[in-house]
Amino acid sequence: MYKYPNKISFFKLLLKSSTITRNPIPFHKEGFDKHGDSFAITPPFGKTIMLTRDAEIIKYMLRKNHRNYNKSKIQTKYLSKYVGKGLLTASGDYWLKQRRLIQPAFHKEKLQKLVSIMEVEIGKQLQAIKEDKKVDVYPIMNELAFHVVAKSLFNYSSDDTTMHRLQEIIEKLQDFIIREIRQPHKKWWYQVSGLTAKHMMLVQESRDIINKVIDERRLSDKEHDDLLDMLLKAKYEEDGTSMTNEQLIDEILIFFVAGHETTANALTFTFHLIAKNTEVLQKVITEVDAIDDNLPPMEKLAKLNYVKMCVEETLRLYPPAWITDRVAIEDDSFEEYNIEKGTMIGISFYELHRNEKYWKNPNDFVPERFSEENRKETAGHYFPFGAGPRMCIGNGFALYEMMLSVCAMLKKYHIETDQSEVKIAPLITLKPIDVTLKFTKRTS
Ligand code: HEM
Repeated sequence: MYKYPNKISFFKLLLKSSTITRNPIPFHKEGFDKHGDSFAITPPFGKTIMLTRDAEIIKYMLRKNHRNYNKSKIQTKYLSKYVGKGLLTASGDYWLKQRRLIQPAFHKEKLQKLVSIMEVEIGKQLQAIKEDKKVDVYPIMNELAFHVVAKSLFNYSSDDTTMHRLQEIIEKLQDFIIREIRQPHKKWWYQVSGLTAKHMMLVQESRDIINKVIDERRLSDKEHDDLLDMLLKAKYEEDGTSMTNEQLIDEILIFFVAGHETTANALTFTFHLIAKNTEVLQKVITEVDAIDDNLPPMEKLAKLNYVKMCVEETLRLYPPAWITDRVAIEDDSFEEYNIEKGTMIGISFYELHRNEKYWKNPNDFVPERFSEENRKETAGHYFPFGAGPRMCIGNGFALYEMMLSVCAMLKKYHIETDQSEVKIAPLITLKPIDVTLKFTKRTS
């Protein structure tokens, strides 16, 4: 007999479906508050869906028994239609082979080379900020995060217009993927109206752009010290071969998709929270002011302890990858539950990170939770980058990028906000809405 956590009526869910599609977080919260840290929904046709904010279940599915839990079709099939079969969307043996090959490019010593590229790009992006008036922060962070990934991949020259076209295409594709996933009933219309075909042409155009960059690089004998150099040099253990252009394009598109919007969201939330909490802001300013501008970026990063705590606390309150899913491959039992093969499990990192069972005053912004003395307490229930073998490969990259951005920004500008709350849109990633800040040049 299968045994699930408390079940929510499917018909009640159906009645609220349009509100839930717009923002599922209040529905999730209500379900958890009423039924406990996990609850289930059984549609009349189809397998049970389970939602959880229980740290033990999450660790069991993502780490201990991860072999029994695959990503759902939303993450693999639908996403890969547009962005190819890279690490995020691949599964099984192929995923493992690619992860083994690519992982070394993200090791700390390799990131050392990338942080210099990152720092220069961040400095350049900050120059575009309009001073002394309220500005919308997200577009600035979106631009910054795109170009940091693009520069880290291709260390291209700044007059390269093809990168702007690539950015435009990737953003259009991401918007369309969201539309397809959120409004599956309109899929037929997207086909008939030619929208799907139009986006498939954009996919081809983006692949052609990247293909050209790879071909040029294969002919070049210069060292670029970027991710593309590392990916081109990486050799499969089994036979010493390296990736084909098609494989490289898949992985590169995934880095753009997985690494640009997530970081842009996180940076926007970080600046909002720091500006709102003036004591925190003061501590950050004291820390960044003590850092010598001429230090190599890796040495700066080692000194940015409080900035790191602020970024980590932001990722707790607003995890950009706010939810993930898994599907049980075989029947399974955990604690009091017996789960049927095919059950889909929604893992809400957003709710886990605000679960009162694990966090004191969970809705407050308290960077000190991540201090050297306290951080051990957070380890078992803090997963902004996921957990287990499919944990984010870019977590170090993202943390360094965010810490260097906070440092550069607050050395240059004083930031102010008059917003007490931030509005959120939980799409594929958790997006901030209409976050504004006033930037004033600091005088030394
Ligand atoms: C704040 C920024 C970021 C957050 C919050 C984040 C979060 C995550 C999470 C939660 C996962 C695991 C998903 C799952 O298990 O279902 C993941 C996977 C992944 N992320 Fe990130 N990520 C960030 C930045 C980046 C960056 C900068 C890159 C690359 C440059 C990147 C590349 C990837 C890739 C390739 C995967 C798939 C890994 C695999 O399955 O082997 N991410 N990310």
